[in-house]
Amino acid sequence: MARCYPISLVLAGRPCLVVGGGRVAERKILSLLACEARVRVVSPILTRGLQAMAEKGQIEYRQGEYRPADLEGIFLVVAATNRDEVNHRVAREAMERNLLVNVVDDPPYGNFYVPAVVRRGALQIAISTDGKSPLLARRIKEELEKRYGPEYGLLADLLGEIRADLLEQTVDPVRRRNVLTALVDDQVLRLLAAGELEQAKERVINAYHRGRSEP
Ligand SMILES: C[C@@]1(CC(=O)O)c2cc3[nH]c(cc4nc(cc5[nH]c(cc(n2)[C@H]1CCC(=O)O)[C@@](C)(CC(=O)O)[C@@H]5CCC(=O)O)C(CC(=O)O)=C4CCC(=O)O)c(CCC(=O)O)c3CC(=O)O
Ligand SMILES: NC(=O)C1=CN([C@@H]2O[C@H](COP(=O)(O)OP(=O)(O)OC[C@H]3O[C@@H](n4cnc5c(N)ncnc54)[C@H](O)[C@@H]3O)[C@@H](O)[C@H]2O)C=CC1
Repeated sequence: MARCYPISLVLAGRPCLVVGGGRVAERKILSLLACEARVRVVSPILTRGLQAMAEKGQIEYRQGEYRPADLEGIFLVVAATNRDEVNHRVAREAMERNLLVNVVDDPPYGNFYVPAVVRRGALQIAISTDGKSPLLARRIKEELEKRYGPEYGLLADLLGEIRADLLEQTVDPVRRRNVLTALVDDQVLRLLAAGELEQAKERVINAYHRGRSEP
């Protein structure tokens, strides 16, 4: 595949189809549900986990083999069966309809890969090797998980609130930019790395008030 263009896709409420109901399908479905996608699954059988989700109405399930009509009204597709020829067909028919499609066992057939992700609230760090080594992506993710703890999610949320406030109140773009830059200085990051969340927050809030009240 050519060099990939990374994006953060909003899936809330969007119909997404997963073809196949095995272990890999289950992992992909969990990450789709975490983004509030509307998930439909088509497969002759489901893992126990997926069965439970279907019974609770968290996912829509059609028991059976894939057929092209399954793509109707769909925004994004994951071809996750254990049969190459089925996955290839799903990819081809999805691409004919200009859909987003991920193929779990033969990446170049689809048009997107799923990266490994470190999630910290609104902050997400995605690692992709353009399909070359999922295991390397996973290893790097594990390193980053140690380096960027849950406090970064809290910081991202706090900065989001402050920024929204600033965008509403400060018209001068240069001034706005200066305040935003002052919020995330080295000291704030050092405090966070040391687990001093409260002190880091205080520093951010002080920098904000100082920046806003300066002439
Ligand atoms: C191309 C891609 C397609 C896609 O988008 O699915 C793909 C393809 C394949 N994966 C395979 C195997 C494994 N995949 C993992 C794990 C993950 N795989 C993920 C993504 C991707 N995997 C996409 C590329 C991402 C990139 O650009 O780097 C992660 C990051 C995200 C996720 O899937 O949610 C998730 C990390 C989970 C986490 O966050 O920890 C592990 C390790 C493990 O399970 O621990 C193994 C076993 C070790 C190994 O083989 O390396 C095989 C061979 C299958 C076989 O042997 O039959 C293929 C097929 C092939 O490459 O041909
Ligand atoms: N992308 C990734 O991260 C990884 C990909 N893989 C690859 O993913 C594939 C799937 O792996 P698993 O989930 O472990 O396999 P699995 O054997 O557990 O599940 C396969 C599923 O596909 C369904 N299926 C078969 N034919 C179908 C059809 N015509 N229509 C609809 N559903 C159909 C089966 O009912 C079953 O639910 C394998 O080819 C494997 O090589 C494996 C590990 C990681």
